[in-house]
Amino acid sequence: MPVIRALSTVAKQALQGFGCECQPFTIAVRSISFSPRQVTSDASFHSVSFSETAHPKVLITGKFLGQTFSLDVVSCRKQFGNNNVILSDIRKPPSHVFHSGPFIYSDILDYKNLREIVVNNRITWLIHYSALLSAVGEANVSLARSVNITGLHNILDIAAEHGLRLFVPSTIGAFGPTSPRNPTPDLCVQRPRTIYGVSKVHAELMGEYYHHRYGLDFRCLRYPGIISADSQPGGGTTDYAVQIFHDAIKTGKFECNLKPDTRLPMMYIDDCLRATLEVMEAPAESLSMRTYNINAMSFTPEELATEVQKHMPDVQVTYKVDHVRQAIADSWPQNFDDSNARKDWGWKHDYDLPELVQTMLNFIGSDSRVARVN
Ligand SMILES: NC(=O)c1ccc[n+]([C@@H]2O[C@H](COP(=O)([O-])OP(=O)(O)OC[C@H]3O[C@@H](n4cnc5c(N)ncnc54)[C@H](O)[C@@H]3O)[C@@H](O)[C@H]2O)c1
Ligand SMILES: C[C@@H](O)[C@H](N)C(=O)O
Repeated sequence: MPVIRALSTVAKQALQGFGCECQPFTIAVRSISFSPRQVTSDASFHSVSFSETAHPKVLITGKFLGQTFSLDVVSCRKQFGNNNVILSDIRKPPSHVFHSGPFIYSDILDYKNLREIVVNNRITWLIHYSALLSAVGEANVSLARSVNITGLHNILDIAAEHGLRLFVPSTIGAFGPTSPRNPTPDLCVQRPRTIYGVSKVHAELMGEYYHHRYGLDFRCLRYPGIISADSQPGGGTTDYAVQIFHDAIKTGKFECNLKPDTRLPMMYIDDCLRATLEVMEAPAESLSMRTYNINAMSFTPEELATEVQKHMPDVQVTYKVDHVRQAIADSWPQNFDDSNARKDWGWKHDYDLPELVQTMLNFIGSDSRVARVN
């Protein structure tokens, strides 16, 4: 008897044996052949995951913008229970993250360890943030390929094997110079010119393949450049839009590494993380796609500087172009078309450029005043 039919038979007998009335949350198992590493001696239990509990048990890989104590985590923990959201990374968490709830070391390249974490903690949702961003990826292509592609394969296999709901973020960087730029629709040519972009297109395609082939509940949003107040940028092309706030408050001067007229889609962190939670909670039948663009605003360094100077007129902004980042930015979308996300699951952003600048200056300004006092 083919393995998979055996597994589903065992599953049915097991459930009848327990007289379990509840509808188990099982993997939508199709006639498939699992790759060898997914079928282990106790495989019969893998196809019968625990019945849907009242709330998901969430594992988040890789801090997000240093914002792991962000809306995403705070609202997840409020909604699902503090101990039901586990953060993981290969780097030590800041103390406020460490003391806010469960944190565990996890290297996504260590398949066995990742699998143990998922099983030992009965994880049902996986939010996979670990990755190398665009500029840092170009500086270390082999590490980016390993983390962003091999690491992703581990995540996909474990999610499919254990019937997890999986979120993987993609990016404006998943498009390239031959993609329409203004606006960029969900479905169009994607030939990115960075290892980061290539790895994110791979993530989109592999996630959708696992969804159609193995029934994996894969969900993906293409994030614009994300701007958050309490973190240092992670080595991306849009980092300038975070750095300007820190430098304006700290020194009153900012040297921008992109040309003044470089237009890119951007989003405030709270909008981004709310979108992530909303798409994760959307009923599957509302999703006509599994990978969506989400948009909030698009601006140039010049427009951002002008908005900052409305609050801090003395801030001096100069330009010293980083040609690697400039070439990447020139190949990316200028505006995102996110009409499918707005139609399918009601996406809408809250922060435009004036609200973003006001919020960022208030947050960083109050932080630096606190720092000066201390
Ligand atoms: N920041 C943005 O503007 C933006 C935009 C679009 C998409 N995204 C996506 O969001 C995610 C997080 O981005 P970010 O800005 O927080 O990046 P970041 O570089 O700040 O964080 C990435 C995290 O991954 C971790 N990591 C690296 N190698 C790892 C490994 N082997 N195992 C486990 N963790 C590992 C790092 O320690 C780091 O904490 C990424 O997938 C990125 O593609 C970010
Ligand atoms: C845009 C996003 O993916 C990231 N901030 C980068 O620039 O690489």
